[in-house]
Amino acid sequence: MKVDLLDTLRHQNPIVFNISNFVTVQDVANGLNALGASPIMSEEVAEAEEMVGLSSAVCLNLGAFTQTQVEQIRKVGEVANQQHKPLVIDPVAVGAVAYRKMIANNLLTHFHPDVIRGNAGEIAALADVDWQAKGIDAGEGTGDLVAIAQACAQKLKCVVILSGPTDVITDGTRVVKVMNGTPLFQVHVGSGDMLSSIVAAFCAVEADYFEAAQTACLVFAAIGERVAQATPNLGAGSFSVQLMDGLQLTTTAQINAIAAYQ
Ligand SMILES: Nc1ncnc2c1ncn2[C@@H]1O[C@H](COP(=O)(O)OP(=O)(O)O)[C@@H](O)[C@H]1O
Ligand SMILES: Cc1ncsc1CCOP(=O)(O)O
Ligand SMILES: [Mg+2]
Repeated sequence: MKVDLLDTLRHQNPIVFNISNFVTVQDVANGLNALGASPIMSEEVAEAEEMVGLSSAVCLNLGAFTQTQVEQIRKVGEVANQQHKPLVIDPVAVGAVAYRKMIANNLLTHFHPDVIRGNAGEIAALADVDWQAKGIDAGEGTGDLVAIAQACAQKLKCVVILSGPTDVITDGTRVVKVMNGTPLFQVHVGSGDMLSSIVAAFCAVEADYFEAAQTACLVFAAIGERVAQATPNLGAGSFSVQLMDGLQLTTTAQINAIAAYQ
């Protein structure tokens, strides 16, 4: 695990271009900025080539799109592939809304993501595995999470992160699990979206996207865990504020001290 990539990220301050959703865009921008990357957002298809051109990685969040935005997402994904910029997809709620799954599957015929990051309900849907997703949340299922993540990675030929209490990161063959985290992530809408954009930031500084993805998961989950441990009875509001502080101030040594992965 290359935790030192966090220092590289902070030194390089890579520009990460995000198509976000209107719910969590502020969290995504501030989360990236606090960690040490440089966020930029856009809703205009006409500037797709310039936006991708000035960025070192792209994160496409499918959280709340209109048909016009789907056109922009498709264009940006295609340009990212053409310009060989790392591309991360967050398939929000594709396990709960059939229309979203149809749109996501269609988009995936137009461009190739380097990393897909979703919860169990979302990754199971993309892998065509039976699962009861609940809105934006993972929901319930009985399948083996490692097997589901591997099936998704093999089907879509990319790195897959299946996040949750334990994050599963796989390239279809190799598997790493990150056990750090805190249940407080679940009471803050936007935790997953922040993680996806942070994965893109690590892909900007590490060309091995399997390495970048697992480091991003460890850094984000460990920072959340440290924040939760620091204050007894921490609630959702204070957690989100302190998470921003943690993203800015936590050192690689502090992350290494509590890192739990295999
Ligand atoms: N119960 C939990 N315990 C510890 N960490 C969690 C828990 N649930 C989610 N996380 C962490 O929250 C972050 C967001 O993941 P997740 O909740 O799966 O995304 P989403 O918000 O898209 O559903 C990840 O870093 C994950 O490790
Ligand atoms: C509530 C909501 N509705 C559409 S997108 C969104 C945010 C999802 O954020 P996350 O997946 O990070 O919890
Ligand atoms: Mg999500």
